[in-house]
Amino acid sequence: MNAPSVPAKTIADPNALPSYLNADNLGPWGNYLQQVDRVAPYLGSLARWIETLKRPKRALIVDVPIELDNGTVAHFEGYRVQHNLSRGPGKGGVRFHQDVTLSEVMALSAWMSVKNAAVNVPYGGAKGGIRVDPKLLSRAELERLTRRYTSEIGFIIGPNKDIPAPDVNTNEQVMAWMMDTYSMNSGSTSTGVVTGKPISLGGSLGRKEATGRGVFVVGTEAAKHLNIDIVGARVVVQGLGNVGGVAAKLFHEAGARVISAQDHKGIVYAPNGIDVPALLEHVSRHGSVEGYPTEPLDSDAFWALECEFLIPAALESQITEKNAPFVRARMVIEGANGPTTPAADDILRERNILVAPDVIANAGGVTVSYFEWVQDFSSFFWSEDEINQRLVRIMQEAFGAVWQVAQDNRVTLRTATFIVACTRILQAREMRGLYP
Ligand SMILES: NC(=O)C1=CN([C@@H]2O[C@H](COP(=O)(O)OP(=O)(O)OC[C@H]3O[C@@H](n4cnc5c(N)ncnc54)[C@H](O)[C@@H]3O)[C@@H](O)[C@H]2O)C=CC1
Ligand SMILES: O=C(O)CCC(=O)C(=O)O
Repeated sequence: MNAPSVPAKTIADPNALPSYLNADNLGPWGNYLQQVDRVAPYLGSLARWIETLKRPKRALIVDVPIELDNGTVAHFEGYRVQHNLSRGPGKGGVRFHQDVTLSEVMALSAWMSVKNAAVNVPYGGAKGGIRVDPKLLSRAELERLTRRYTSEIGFIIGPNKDIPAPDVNTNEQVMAWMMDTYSMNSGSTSTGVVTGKPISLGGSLGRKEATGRGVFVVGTEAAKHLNIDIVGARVVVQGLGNVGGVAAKLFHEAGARVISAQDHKGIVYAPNGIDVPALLEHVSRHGSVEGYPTEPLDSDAFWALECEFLIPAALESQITEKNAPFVRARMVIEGANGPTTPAADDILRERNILVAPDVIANAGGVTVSYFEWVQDFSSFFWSEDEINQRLVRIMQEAFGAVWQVAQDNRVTLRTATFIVACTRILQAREMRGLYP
């Protein structure tokens, strides 16, 4: 007997999004989808490819079991998502955090695709993470976790496939363990498999400071357009880690006044300016700003401080429709990925507060990661001056181009950056074609 024919639409609606990609998901992935929708009218004939941007190419979930120091076995959930590989191998960091989820890593990988295209480094976008609070692990447990995770994702990463790097709660040591594990599994030393490594293992001078330096460069470029003098300008920073700590230090050295800083444990406030080197020294000793002398300030008041530069450099969705109406900054420079929701973007725009978006403002890190990868391939290493000069040039040119697109189209800097980046990604997609 012949099987009854089933209309194709009931088998698979070609336009239906998989459930985990739905914009109704209000987390970072939902925010990213809204940002893509805003760019669609500016893509011309390339808009027919836009679905490419709305789903990751590949998402891997791995179980990462390790033996804890007390002899029990613990299982952690790990991810590596490659959002788009049209312009080159995947590139993006690895985050260790107790709140990491698949949809968060999907969003972070998508923002990497956009960021890499915005500064025109030859990469697609990827990101990884483990759902773990690393502060609860011993160093030996952290090493076992990193090595097992690297082995589990080993078949989709590689110097020409996908190159991880540091992100929240990961650092040079974690990158060294990843490089070593991948190298042992593949049979030869492979320095180009990760960036953000220690200098002694093929890391690049300037990489540790690069993201914060890029935030500073974008801030100073934006300030020129708004006629703001850096000397004496007030800066408010959320997050004093790799990104926020360096950005605060560079603004302080340039003569700005960092008047408040918030991290996961507390808030420091000094209306005349914080002694930033002393604060960073305190943070490196005690793990947070907690205990540093301060005038009192609560979180609502922190976001409402009058300042020239507000720099969110911690986690996603920090500026929302709840606090955006109270922000009194001249501009927001996004050090973190995804710190401002689309609803907050609209409020800030209405209130004439400039937002330099993550996908350009924090691109300094991946730019120097690119330099590191190139140096590893050629085994020829550049001076820190050369690296910083090239970084500043790329950031200034990319920001200048985005500024012009924003003026020409009367759109926000975020939509302008998406126009530049998505055009590059979809042109590559179209030129490559669909079939093997
Ligand atoms: N490390 C890098 O090269 C790059 C990082 N980013 C982004 O920058 C942001 C920060 O990353 P890193 O500085 O590398 O991380 P990190 O781990 O070095 O520092 C994170 C900082 O955020 C603070 N923080 C964490 N949870 C918080 C909370 N609930 N409230 C207030 N502060 C909190 C921590 O106390 C710490 O000061 C992330 O969004 C990351 O994706 C973006 C581009 C490159
Ligand atoms: O340096 C890199 O490869 C990626 C850094 C990163 O994760 C980011 O820009 O969000």
